[in-house]
Amino acid sequence: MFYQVVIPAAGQGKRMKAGKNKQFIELYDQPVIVHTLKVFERDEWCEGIILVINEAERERFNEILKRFSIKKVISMVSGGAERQHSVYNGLKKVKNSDIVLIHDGARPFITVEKIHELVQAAKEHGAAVVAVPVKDTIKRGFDGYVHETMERSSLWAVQTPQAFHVSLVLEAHERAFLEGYIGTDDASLVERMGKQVKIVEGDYRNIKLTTPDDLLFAQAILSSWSSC
Ligand SMILES: Nc1ccn([C@@H]2O[C@H](COP(=O)(O)OP(=O)(O)OP(=O)(O)O)[C@@H](O)[C@H]2O)c(=O)n1
Ligand SMILES: C[C@](O)(CO)[C@H](O)COP(=O)(O)O
Repeated sequence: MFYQVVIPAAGQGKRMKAGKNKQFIELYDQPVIVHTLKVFERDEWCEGIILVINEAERERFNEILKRFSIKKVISMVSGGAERQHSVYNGLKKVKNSDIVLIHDGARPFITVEKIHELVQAAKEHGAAVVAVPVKDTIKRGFDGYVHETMERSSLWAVQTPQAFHVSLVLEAHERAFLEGYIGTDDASLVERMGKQVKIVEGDYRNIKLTTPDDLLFAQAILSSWSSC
């Protein structure tokens, strides 16, 4: 079951406070983006990676692809101001594939096994996301006071990859673009068209490197894997 994947890597990493795009932070002697790309390099179902980058960083990405022998990148496109714009630019480059995955460059710990489960779910349902049950109690708050406590048993923390039939997610992005709607993930654009999105239960270790603390978790995850 083949797919192409769009990997947005054109952010600035402001919350990471590293003074550079967090894709270039090294973990165990490899930039974060290389850890992410290598999962898809390994996956025989992946027939092409569309990498979304900042134009000013193109040379640096090219050097990295060469140095780490990444072969499956079929297109490198410029990102936009928001993650959603970057993904949309990438989606427009998908060709000859029914299924597309969207996966954050800054989420290096997804596994090939989970990707396969997700692709199968997307093939069957049209849209699918990897997600984990929320462990904390979630409250809505305004002006420093609790307004409401959410019913936790129905809450999921949604990750990437998210997988879709190409025509469905392209239509969802086109609509969102025309209506000036910005969502925090791609599945939400499909949801607002009234379509169902299947949940595939994932792994708490599939973290997104967002703030400096996440680098500590990342090192612990990598060290536990290397000792296996
Ligand atoms: N305009 C943007 C914003 C984000 N991304 C990418 O989307 C993924 C998830 O975004 P996030 O974690 O928010 O990354 P940044 O935007 O880099 O972080 P911050 O919001 O802290 O600046 C990252 O791989 C990031 O590079 C992107 O391609 N284009
Ligand atoms: C798409 C995402 O990774 C799903 O968890 C997340 O919503 C991205 O959000 P961010 O605002 O870019 O951190």
